[in-house]
Amino acid sequence: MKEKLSVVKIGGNVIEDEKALDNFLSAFSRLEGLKILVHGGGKLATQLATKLGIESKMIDGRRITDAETVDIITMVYGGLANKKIVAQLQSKNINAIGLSGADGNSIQAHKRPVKQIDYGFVGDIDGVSSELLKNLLSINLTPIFCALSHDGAGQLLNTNADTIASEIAIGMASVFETTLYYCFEKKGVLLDITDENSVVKNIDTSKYKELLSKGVIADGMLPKLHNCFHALDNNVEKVCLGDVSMLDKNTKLFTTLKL
Ligand SMILES: Nc1ncnc2c1ncn2[C@@H]1O[C@H](COP(=O)(O)OP(=O)(O)O)[C@@H](O)[C@H]1O
Ligand SMILES: CC(=O)N[C@@H](CCC(=O)OP(=O)(O)O)C(=O)O
Repeated sequence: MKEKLSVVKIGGNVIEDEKALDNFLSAFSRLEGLKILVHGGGKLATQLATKLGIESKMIDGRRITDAETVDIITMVYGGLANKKIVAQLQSKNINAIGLSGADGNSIQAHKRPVKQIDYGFVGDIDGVSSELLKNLLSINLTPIFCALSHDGAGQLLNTNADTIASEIAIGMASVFETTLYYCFEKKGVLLDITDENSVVKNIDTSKYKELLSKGVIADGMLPKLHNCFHALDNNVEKVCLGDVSMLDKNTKLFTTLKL
């Protein structure tokens, strides 16, 4: 039987809020078994860019990443956000190790080809080094990934953190029984965005199609659920979406996705 692994992605609104981040990291540290954390920090990057007088451009939730912007996101994702999380986890007795996709060649990617839109230095993932991650986990290190991949030719690439999480989960699924958790500020996929308790508890492929056609899934939830089903289609056992209480397993109010 395969050993269990949890891959947890932490949402942008949680990272931004010091108290919420601390709560989340405490819950993450209590999570039993092998685990990997993935974080973004898109809003923090936008804030720093604004302070530096650089405009942030997003299309369909993806950042147009020119040469100036790739430097900013490297500082924010790979530096500030990643190292703060690693240090806070150390204080909670988790031996965390911060990684970008360039570290240990852990996430290989290529620059997204220009079609209608030139996204700039944005990476589409080709592979994840599951062997390296397995080795780190085996010596009791907990990998903490930021939203950076690389092209193998010296260029760092901006890659959406939801996608990094699903690709890591897919890469690890051959070795571990893998569950992917998307932890954000809502209790799960909501039927009515204004009603916190209207959580859709179970979503399979046909329910997903129904929710899409009814327009229930919108904004950031669209790419997120696309990533969820991509992971399920590629051997990830289970995907769960919810707030921090989902990690502590002291609530039944969260969304579980299965094929
Ligand atoms: N049906 C829905 N249920 C829950 N959230 C939804 C729904 N439709 C749209 N959303 C929006 O999607 C957002 C989550 O996407 P996003 O901000 O990209 O995630 P993250 O915080 O993980 O980066 C929520 O904050 C919410 O405003
Ligand atoms: C290509 C692309 O758009 N990358 C994202 C990466 C950060 C991210 O995903 O952050 P959240 O999870 O906090 O939204 C961006 O730069 O905003």
